[in-house]
Amino acid sequence: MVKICCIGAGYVGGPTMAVIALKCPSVQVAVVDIAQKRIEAWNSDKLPIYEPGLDDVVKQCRGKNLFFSTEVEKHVDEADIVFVSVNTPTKTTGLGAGKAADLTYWESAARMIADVSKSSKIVVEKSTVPVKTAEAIEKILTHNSKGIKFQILSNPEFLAEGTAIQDLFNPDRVLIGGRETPEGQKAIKALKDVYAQWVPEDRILTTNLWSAELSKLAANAFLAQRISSVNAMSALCEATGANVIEVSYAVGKDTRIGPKFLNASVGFGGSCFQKDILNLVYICECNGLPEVAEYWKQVIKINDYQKNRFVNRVVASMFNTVAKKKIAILGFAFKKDTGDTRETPAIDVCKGLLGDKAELSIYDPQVTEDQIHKDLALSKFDWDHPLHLQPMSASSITEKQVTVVGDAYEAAKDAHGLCIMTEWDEFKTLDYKKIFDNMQKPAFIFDGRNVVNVDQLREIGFIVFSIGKPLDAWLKDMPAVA
Ligand SMILES: NC(=O)C1=CN([C@@H]2O[C@H](COP(=O)(O)OP(=O)(O)OC[C@H]3O[C@@H](n4cnc5c(N)ncnc54)[C@H](O)[C@@H]3O)[C@@H](O)[C@H]2O)C=CC1
Ligand SMILES: O=C(O)[C@H]1O[C@H](OP(=O)(O)OP(=O)(O)OC[C@H]2O[C@@H](n3ccc(=O)[nH]c3=O)[C@H](O)[C@@H]2O)[C@H](O)[C@@H](O)[C@@H]1O
Repeated sequence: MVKICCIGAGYVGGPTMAVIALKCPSVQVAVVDIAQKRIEAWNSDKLPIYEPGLDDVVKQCRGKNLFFSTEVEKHVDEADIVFVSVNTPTKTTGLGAGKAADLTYWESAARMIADVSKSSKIVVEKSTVPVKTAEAIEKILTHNSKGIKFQILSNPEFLAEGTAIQDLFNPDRVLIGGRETPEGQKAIKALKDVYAQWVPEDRILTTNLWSAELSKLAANAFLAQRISSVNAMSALCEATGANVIEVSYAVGKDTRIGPKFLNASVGFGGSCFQKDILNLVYICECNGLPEVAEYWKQVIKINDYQKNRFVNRVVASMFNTVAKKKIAILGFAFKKDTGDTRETPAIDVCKGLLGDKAELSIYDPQVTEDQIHKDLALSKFDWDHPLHLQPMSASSITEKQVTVVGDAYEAAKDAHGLCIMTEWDEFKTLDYKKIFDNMQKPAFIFDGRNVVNVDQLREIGFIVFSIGKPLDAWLKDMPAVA
């Protein structure tokens, strides 16, 4: 029986290994982590992450060929294939601070593998890492290995949160990079055999190590670039009276461009786009390619611009001040169908409004009160470390100015304005007449996700701002400078 161990029971390690266990009953899978609470949650009825379809997959395999454990060293030693899916945050201090990937957790996992292994293993990079990381990992493993042979593979993950199970069941492609030696090719085949149990052969791509590592960064950069492109257009739409929904539909009809990933928004969030592009920028700079670095940096700059622009719209529309005004925030997760708040644009928007002394009432169907307070208190990039290394409690400032409530109507009661930060389906079907009746007047809605029907809301009496749509006369009179 092939034994797999995955180091890192997070958003990638947990779902990916659960699906491997489900699709490969003859493979034994152990997912290990240093965060005891996370492992306890994986072994309980309330999994540590919300992901549609995940509960069902875990229930089918847990205790049979899928195990969650804190016995990291034991399971690593027993495994034939070790996936490493640990955090790869952006460095906050030292060389490359604010851009380069911090490989502390990766390096400590590699050193541990070398220390505890008593038999040869395939070590798989599942985390997103800078191109050439495999070379560094190889050095760590071979220098400490006491003669044991390790083959390094790069097998980046392309799942998106909210659709992780679907993406894993039916991936566009699985990418495996390895050394071009006979041993490297043998290792590639061993991993390919695992995926081939449910993924059609023509979707399993094999490349050299560096192509696989770079393809992951490139894919995320291309995806984020599309969003920044459409978001840049959204600003021009507002200035000219064009409608970004119509523009992106027309543009996406060109089969060379395609219709997906062209939704204008308050900005992209999530744990990876920003981190991976910053990392790409740093790699370009280190390779003497400042023009290429500058090109990709612009994707991040437009994203920051879009979030600032949104805050400025809110403040400018409400007579240039939101001090002591109640603002309802609907949605805090970085996208719908996840409870994940890492780099959610809601954090920047809330911080911007808090900076202008607003009082916020926040509702999200999947994010806990504690998480929201923590997110608003954390410094940039601090969130991307194992849970036990993150600051424990929220600052008192956010607790005074922020309340977290249990539904959208409560959030909006007596509010001056309402901001939609996440495209949760339930926000499309709220009783906006009831909300309007209970709000201060004039009542404002700022839709950061283009989910509401602008005409209907204007008929009710709201002043509405919706990203990239023709502006209300009110907003034209109150211009916002980003
Ligand atoms: N979240 C996503 O949708 C995707 C993430 N990725 C990449 O996958 C990697 C992991 O991301 P997530 O799963 O989101 O992170 P996560 O933070 O949810 O999970 C990482 C886990 O690794 C554990 N860990 C850290 N160091 C450890 C060590 N030495 N030994 C044992 N456990 C250790 C942490 O406690 C944590 O539970 C990152 O490189 C990310 O860029 C790639 C594709 C999608
Ligand atoms: O490396 C990763 O972590 C993953 O990053 C993204 O997945 P994810 O961040 O989970 O979610 P996306 O669906 O890509 O959304 C990212 C952000 O972009 C926003 N977005 C997305 C699409 C769009 O048209 N407009 C838009 O604003 C979303 O609301 C969200 O805030 C990629 O889609 C995955 O392929 C990749 O594996």
